[in-house]
Amino acid sequence: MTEMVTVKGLNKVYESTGRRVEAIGDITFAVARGEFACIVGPSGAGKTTLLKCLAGLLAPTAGEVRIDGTPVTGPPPGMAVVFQEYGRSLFPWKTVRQNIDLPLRQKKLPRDRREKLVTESLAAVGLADAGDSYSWQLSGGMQQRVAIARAIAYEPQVLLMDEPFAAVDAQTRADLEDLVRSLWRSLGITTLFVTHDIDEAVYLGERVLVLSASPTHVLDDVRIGLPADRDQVTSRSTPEFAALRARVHRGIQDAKAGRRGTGAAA
Ligand SMILES: Nc1ncnc2c1ncn2[C@@H]1O[C@H](COP(=O)(O)OP(=O)(O)OP(=O)(O)O)[C@@H](O)[C@H]1O
Repeated sequence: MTEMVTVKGLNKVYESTGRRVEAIGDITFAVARGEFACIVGPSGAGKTTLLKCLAGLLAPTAGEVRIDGTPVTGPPPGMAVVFQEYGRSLFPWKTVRQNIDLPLRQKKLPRDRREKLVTESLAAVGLADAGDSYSWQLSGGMQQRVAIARAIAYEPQVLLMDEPFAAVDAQTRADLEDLVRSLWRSLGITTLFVTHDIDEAVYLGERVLVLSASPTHVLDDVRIGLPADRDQVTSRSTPEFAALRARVHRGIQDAKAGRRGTGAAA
């Protein structure tokens, strides 16, 4: 399989007056085209910093990031990002359809193509009837569905998600997890999903990268060999799931205790 996301020797130091924080020490990994990789690590491990470097919103201090072989120097054209704060990511004065349409206009797609993509993406996230609503008229879970619809309508090569379900209730979260996995299976978009939640990472990913505490490196790289057909109740109660959860959990404990691991990378 070809590499879609390549991170080599990535280092990021934040410097401000009198303060120097080495958020990312040395990260190297690659994600194949069409792969679903989850990223976990203790709080402050540099997960958001890593995603910002991938999204071209922050320049690395050293090392490089490539998307489909091209070095990232600014926001890559084929990338969509879904953040935790859905409320702030949608424009309240625009309807749901207009919010989803906006990046498609920036892509300069013809109008009929845009309309088709907006309609299809709304149907895919189960919001076919909500297109003319405003985001403030929707529940948190529905707003996050709109953010996901906007991302997939854009037809990205790479989808980055930064703790997208952290602020929704448990039932909605389970529904959104299943939605993201089924969209990934049908669309095959290369997906990087950052989460605090070990179970969520194991349930969603084909692979889980465990980051150390900052200055960050890759502590473990776990293949999730669960069947592609996953179900919230049965998949999570299998011995395989429990073993994977335990391995990732140990990784996070090691990270919190400051152990450096093997620096495993893909
Ligand atoms: N703009 C900034 N200036 C200075 N330091 C920063 C900045 N942004 C992040 N940091 C520091 O870099 C480190 C990594 O932060 P980052 O937000 O990337 O971690 P995270 O793993 O996403 O955290 P969390 O899980 O709590 O969201 C932290 O020590 C943080 O305080």
